[in-house]
This record gives sequence, structure tokens and C-alpha cells, in this order.
Amino acid sequence: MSSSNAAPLRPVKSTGLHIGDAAPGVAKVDPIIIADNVTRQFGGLKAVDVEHLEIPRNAITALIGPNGAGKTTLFNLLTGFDKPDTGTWVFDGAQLNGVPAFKVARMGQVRTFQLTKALGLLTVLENMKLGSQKQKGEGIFASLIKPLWNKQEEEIEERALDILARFKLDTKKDDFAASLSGGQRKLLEMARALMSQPKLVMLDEPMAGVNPALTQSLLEHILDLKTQGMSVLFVEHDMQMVRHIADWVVVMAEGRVVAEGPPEDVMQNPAVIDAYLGSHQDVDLGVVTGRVAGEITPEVEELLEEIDAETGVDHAIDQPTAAAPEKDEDIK
Ligand SMILES: Nc1ncnc2c1ncn2[C@@H]1O[C@H](COP(=O)(O)OP(=O)(O)OP(=O)(O)O)[C@@H](O)[C@H]1O
Repeated sequence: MSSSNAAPLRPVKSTGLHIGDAAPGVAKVDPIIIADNVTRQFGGLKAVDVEHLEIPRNAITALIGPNGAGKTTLFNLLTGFDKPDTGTWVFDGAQLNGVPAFKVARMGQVRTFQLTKALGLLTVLENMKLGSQKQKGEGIFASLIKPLWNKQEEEIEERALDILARFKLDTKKDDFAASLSGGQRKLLEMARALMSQPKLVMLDEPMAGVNPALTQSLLEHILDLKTQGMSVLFVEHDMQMVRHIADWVVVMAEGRVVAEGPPEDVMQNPAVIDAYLGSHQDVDLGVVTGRVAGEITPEVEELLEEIDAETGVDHAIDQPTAAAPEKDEDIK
């Protein structure tokens, strides 16, 4: 699956990811991350207390849980941006605890970052180039051999332009990143992460602040990562998105993993429903975004009306629509 011009399809879910009953800490058939006894304490508060967790390879895993559950802290630990009090974890066969963030990224585990003010002052293309790893010209000896880094520079630019075209950002390549809309920034953050040719992409709330006009496109790109052989781990509060694209869901509460399993199972768990799902839990986001054919139930209509009221955009409800809306009408 590639561009948003593709006919709307239900995402192909990966199944058979685990061994035995789906319960917290369950073993995976082919894990890309295996974590053990990872804890992180802030004063008297144990923000993360994960006994055992395996993240499946070449699948899309959602990390959900209420505010303060420890999701971001766990992300920070796994990516080397914070140090645990205890614990070990292996990424793609290599011990990663204690490895600093830049090395973690070089080993193929990247996370997206919000565009900071400083990065906003660089162009879209410059941002992309910064995302690439192992630049030969960075070494002292290599930097003296001009043809070597010239060639590499060309390769990096070519890859950047190719990825930008996929994300429909190629026409913006010379614009300052700060001039992009909120949704386009989210696309750039993801595009930049792909510059390092990662094995695992970690996304922190990819849908936060994104208008429904760009939701479909973002979903397609995340699904596309799996098609290309990558693994995805994302934190998200939008349960429709989780239900729609996640192959596996890990639920955290008070630092611990309290449930895990395929989304349809986890979301039938009454405790999970009560604690974590919003008022629109029965609405299929795919139908709302026009990605999949589906009944326009009163709930879907209600959600569309809410979205329209918030954005001032009139969403036609002829379902399904084949192409993603061209215009990005982000909420600011
Ligand atoms: N640097 C810090 N210093 C002190 N306490 C912290 C720090 N970082 C996180 N915490 C606390 O650790 C707990 C877990 O926070 P964390 O941000 O990981 O949760 P979360 O699940 O990502 O929440 P949210 O969904 O709101 O982003 C919270 O109680 C938070 O206040």
C-alpha cells in the first residue's frame, strides 16, 4: 500500500504474533524488543515498573493508558533519552540499556520529534538531511576526501527528495519548516525519521492536533511502514486510530503493563473500556475519514458534526472516498 490515492482498504492486520495466552508480558513469536525489570522512579513515584515486555517485529503496536501511566517515560528509556533505575532490554538482538540516544538511532530504532523552534528555521530539505545517519563526511579522514562526501551528499539528497515526494512535501522542500501547517509538520517529523532507514519507528501521539483532513494520509503512511518491513510502536490517545491500525495493543497503568493483546480483544476488556476509551469508542475512524466503506451510523454523524463545528469544514459523508483531501485544514 502506498499513497493516499490507493483505493480505501481495511488494513491487513498481522496476527499470530504471540505465544500462548495474551496476558501482560506474553512472549512474541519474533520480538524486536525484549525488556526485563525496567523501572524508573521520580521521587516517591514509580513512573515505570515493567516486569517483562516484548514488542513484535514487523507489526504495529500501540501503547495506550491513561494520563500519567508511564508511556512517555518508557519511550524515553527505550530510546536512551532517560536512564532507568533498573532493567535491561534487547533491541534486534543487541543489548540497548545504557546506550545513548544517538547510538540507539544508529542501531535502527528511531523516534519522531516535534519540530523545535530551531529546526523550524531550517528548510524542509535541510531537516530531512539532518535526519540521515552515518554520514561519511562526519569522520575526520572521510571529511578530507571530497569526492566521498560529495557522492554521499548526493545520495542523501536523492533519498530525502524521494521520501518527501511520498509524503507529498516535495513542493515544500525549500520552505522553512516553521511555515508548515501542524499536519504537514507531523508528516515531516515522520519523513525525517525514515531518513535513517530504521527498523523500528517510535511515534509519540502521531495524531495529536492533526485535523481529520490529514488523518487518512498519516494513517496510510504508518501502515506503509509495516508494508516496507519496519516495526512501529506508537503512543496514542485516539482509540479509533488504535483500533484501526494496531496489530497489537499494550495497556499501561501506574507504570505497569496491565493488559496486552490484539485491539479487538483488549478493547472488549471492561476495565480497559471504562478507564481508557472515550465517548466515541464505537465509531470506526476509517468510516469517519472515508478510508473504508461503512455504515454512517448516528454516532459517525455526530462525530462528523463535532469535527465540522470545530474546524469550520463541511465534511461530505458520501462513503467511501478514494483520495485523501489535498488541503490541509489543521486545527491550530
Ligand atoms: N521528569 C520527571 N520528573 C518527575 N516526575 C515525572 C517526570 N516525568 C514523568 N513524571 C511523572 O511520571 C508519571 C508518568 O508520566 P508519563 O509522562 O510517562 O505518563 P504518560 O503515560 O506518558 O502520560 P500522558 O498520556 O499524559 O502523556 C507521571 O506521574 C509524571 O508526572
